[in-house]
Amino acid sequence: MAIVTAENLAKSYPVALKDPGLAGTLRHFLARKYKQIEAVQGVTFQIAPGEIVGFLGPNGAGKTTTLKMLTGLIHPTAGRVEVAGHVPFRRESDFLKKITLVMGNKQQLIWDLPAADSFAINGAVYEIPDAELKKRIGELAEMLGLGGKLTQPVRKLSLGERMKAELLAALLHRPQVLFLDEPTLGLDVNAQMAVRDFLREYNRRYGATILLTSHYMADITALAERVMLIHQGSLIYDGGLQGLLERFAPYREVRLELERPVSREALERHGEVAELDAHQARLLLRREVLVEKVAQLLSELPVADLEVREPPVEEVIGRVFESGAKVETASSH
Ligand SMILES: Nc1ncnc2c1ncn2[C@@H]1O[C@H](COP(=O)(O)OP(=O)(O)OP(=O)(O)O)[C@@H](O)[C@H]1O
Repeated sequence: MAIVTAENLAKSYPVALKDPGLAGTLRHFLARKYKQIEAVQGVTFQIAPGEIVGFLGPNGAGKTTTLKMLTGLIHPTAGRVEVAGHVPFRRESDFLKKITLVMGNKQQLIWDLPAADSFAINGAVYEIPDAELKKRIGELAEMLGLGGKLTQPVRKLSLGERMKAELLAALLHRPQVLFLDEPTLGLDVNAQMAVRDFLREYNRRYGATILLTSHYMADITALAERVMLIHQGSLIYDGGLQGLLERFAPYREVRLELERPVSREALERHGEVAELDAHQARLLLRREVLVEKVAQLLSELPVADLEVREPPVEEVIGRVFESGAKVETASSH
């Protein structure tokens, strides 16, 4: 049974069109003209309880719009959406108790008050008994390594501490489904790792379902086994990270250490040269010829060492989005 279902979910925004100049402005007031921006164009997916899914796409692809429809902040133009047994747009209180939305670029904590005061407000909003609230704050603060920071005004916290406190506030009502939009935005590498570890542990401990977007590929590879790629409002891939590599990167990267320099032409006979200097080279070889080509490289070139790797996933995804290729909707999940 899915906990999140989206079926042909679509959203278009009307955007006002205005001719340039004063006359255009006047005309615009008299007879407004609009065009529709198709931000999300018929997206279909399901997420099972307890899954962690990475939601990836370039700027403007439709990620935030999708998350807003899943959390009921905006009404879909078409399609069906159901989350934890509710129609999100109705924003029923039972629904709001089951979900949370964290946006890395928005904050809910009150700037001049200690985070603990904001937690008390959340406790009242979600009707959490005092003793239970205290217990949950203690538990989450420990998981996040936030002890001692909660009585200082939020404005005195570092960015990483603030994000952790935001997460704590967003999870006090113990939601089953977490929608996280760039939860590590702007954080340094250590803070990113701490947030990641926390989310993994939270998922494990409470069986929570997590859908997250991030520009940091490391967040996705560390947390999500499944990724959904959205491009220009359409899902172009939904499946495992491994499957993504197989589908979009039908090649392997071969790193060579060379006993002496070889010419680029000598290497190009075997595959695409990604990098070459006096004692090292990086070649891209199609998977189906890999074994045969590696044997040739070893026999024909002064190879001191050779290593075969999968291409880095961020490079593969970067290529997919750059090429803008229309890929058939995947259903490998
Ligand atoms: N309120 C709005 N009115 C008009 N157009 C909008 C509105 N919100 C988003 N859009 C447009 O819809 C498209 C999708 O935007 P969305 O914010 O969902 O993308 P995104 O994938 O979250 O991008 P980013 O990674 O930059 O946050 C964009 O073309 C954007 O300009």
